[in-house]
Amino acid sequence: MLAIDPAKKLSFNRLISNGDLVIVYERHDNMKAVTVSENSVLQNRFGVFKHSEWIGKPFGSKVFSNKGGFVYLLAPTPELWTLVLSHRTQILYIADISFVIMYLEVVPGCLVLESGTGSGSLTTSLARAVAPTGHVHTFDFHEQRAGSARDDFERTGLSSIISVRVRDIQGEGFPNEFAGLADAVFLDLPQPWLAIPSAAKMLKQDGTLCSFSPCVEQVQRSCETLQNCFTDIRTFEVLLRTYEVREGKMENLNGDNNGSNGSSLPCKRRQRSDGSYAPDSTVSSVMARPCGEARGHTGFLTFARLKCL
Ligand SMILES: C[S@@+](CC[C@H](N)C(=O)[O-])C[C@H]1O[C@@H](n2cnc3c(N)ncnc32)[C@H](O)[C@@H]1O
Repeated sequence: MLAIDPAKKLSFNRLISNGDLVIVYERHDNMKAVTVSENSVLQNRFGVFKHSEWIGKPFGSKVFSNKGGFVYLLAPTPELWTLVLSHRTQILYIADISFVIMYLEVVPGCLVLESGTGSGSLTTSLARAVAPTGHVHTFDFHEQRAGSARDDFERTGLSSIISVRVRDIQGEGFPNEFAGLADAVFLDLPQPWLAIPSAAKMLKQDGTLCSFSPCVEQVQRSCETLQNCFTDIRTFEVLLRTYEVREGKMENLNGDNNGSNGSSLPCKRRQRSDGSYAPDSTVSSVMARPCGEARGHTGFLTFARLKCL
């Protein structure tokens, strides 16, 4: 891969270069991460795409295959990366991630501690939130997972903002070098209550902690431990409902030709002899309806603020 200045690599207001990571977008549920390499091609059901034709184009470009098919080349933002990364563990998704960043008050310049790293889904968003002057130190006791996460952060251009270390945070706690320095701590561990006393030592006065747990029994145990050093303890479950937006045919009950009278209520309908109303025609309309396979429960997010002395 070409060496690119990390600050430049984080900006997507530039043209695609050889060695860049791009998200090849077919549709919202069909994307993949590809590293641009000038002698390579991408082959999919739309034909063959030459990477050499991508170089020099802005992120967001529509590019064509030998058969006239097309895909979009999007920038590898944390939002898209979360959708394409390889799952080595359970991961946090966009709804939980956005809530975490907001409630932990993570802003540019913050120092954030995280454990475990897992697949680095949350880490990527934490890094973008603290950039360009902050830092995320993330810890996982699984050496191989930590190594793969490090490789991913290199690919996404975030390695200068994220440090990955192998450490048993439940057993050893966070390293003492961070005592009193962290703005925020995030825990996604099976027994978070074991790491909470150490997290408290790491936080600055007024620092914030969040612990993600799939089961409410874990939440209760964590909350008991949090009460020793934390205040403002609150647990949330973020439930997301996704709507599918698509064009479809609808009966026009309005008596007009464009199917719209400026209100959602039909008017001027033609009545049949049996008293029912006849549709005048069908019209094309954009409809939004709840997706069948919406993701429900992911986990509970418990937030707390370090008690001031
Ligand atoms: C569910 S994953 C974290 C996923 C991550 N939040 C993400 O969004 O990709 C939990 C991680 O915690 C790590 N882990 C479990 N126990 C640990 C411990 N005692 N110390 C450090 N890491 C631990 C596991 O190896 C695993 O990678």
